[in-house]
Amino acid sequence: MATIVQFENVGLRYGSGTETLSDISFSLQSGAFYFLTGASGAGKTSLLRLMYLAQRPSRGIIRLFGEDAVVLPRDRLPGFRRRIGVVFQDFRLVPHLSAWDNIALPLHVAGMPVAEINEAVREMLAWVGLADRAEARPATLSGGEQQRVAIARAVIARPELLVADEPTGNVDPEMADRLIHLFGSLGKLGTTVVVATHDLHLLTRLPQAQMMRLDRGRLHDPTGLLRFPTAAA
Ligand SMILES: Nc1ncnc2c1ncn2[C@@H]1O[C@H](COP(=O)(O)OP(=O)(O)OP(=O)(O)O)[C@@H](O)[C@H]1O
Repeated sequence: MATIVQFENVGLRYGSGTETLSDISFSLQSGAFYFLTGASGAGKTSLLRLMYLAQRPSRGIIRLFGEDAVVLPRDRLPGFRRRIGVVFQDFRLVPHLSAWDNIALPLHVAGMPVAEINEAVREMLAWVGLADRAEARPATLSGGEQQRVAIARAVIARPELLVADEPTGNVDPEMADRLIHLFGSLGKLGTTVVVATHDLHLLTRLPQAQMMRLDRGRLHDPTGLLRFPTAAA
């Protein structure tokens, strides 16, 4: 199994305060599913932002898809980001585009033929239970509906890495189950999935999931499964 994400002794400090994340080391394998848990303020969003290259670490090494992501030249960032699907905590849908067009966006960027895009978007809208809301603009959708559009947009291009920040925070338990199984099924396509959540019930829904827990900026890995072999090992 290939290593998709590798952190080695990563630290993150905002401004001149104490470190928000300290000594973070782990590796994530292709096609595997990880839950990231921890109390509010523990650093989950910060860790995800490092993973999808929205934030540079203050120290340490981050490798993505086998390459050093910290020293990546700026012109290579868009290419890397296209390989990563992100479900943002605040959705970040394009306000003037319909649900359909928001979901289609990554496929247009990838240059997929329109007929294939239409088929994929139709299927994805049905998957997230929004077939009858295709033409709606984000402002006319409920929080839970916007969240489902954001999820559909993040997964439609079958990214190699999917990073989701509280992706079920606005939906009812039945939809949360459905969405988490959609995420779980992405592993079969080779996608590595990382889902940050407060929802302890969700953690019981996917037996194959591995747990990462942040406690005040430090990563706990009681099973040892997230440890990567060191040069000496
Ligand atoms: N851009 C920023 N500048 C300064 N401090 C920040 C910034 N972003 C986050 N922080 C601080 O870093 C700490 C961790 O925040 P983060 O959002 O990563 O936690 P979290 O575990 O995702 O919390 P929640 O579950 O509430 O979303 C908090 O103390 C927060 O105030």
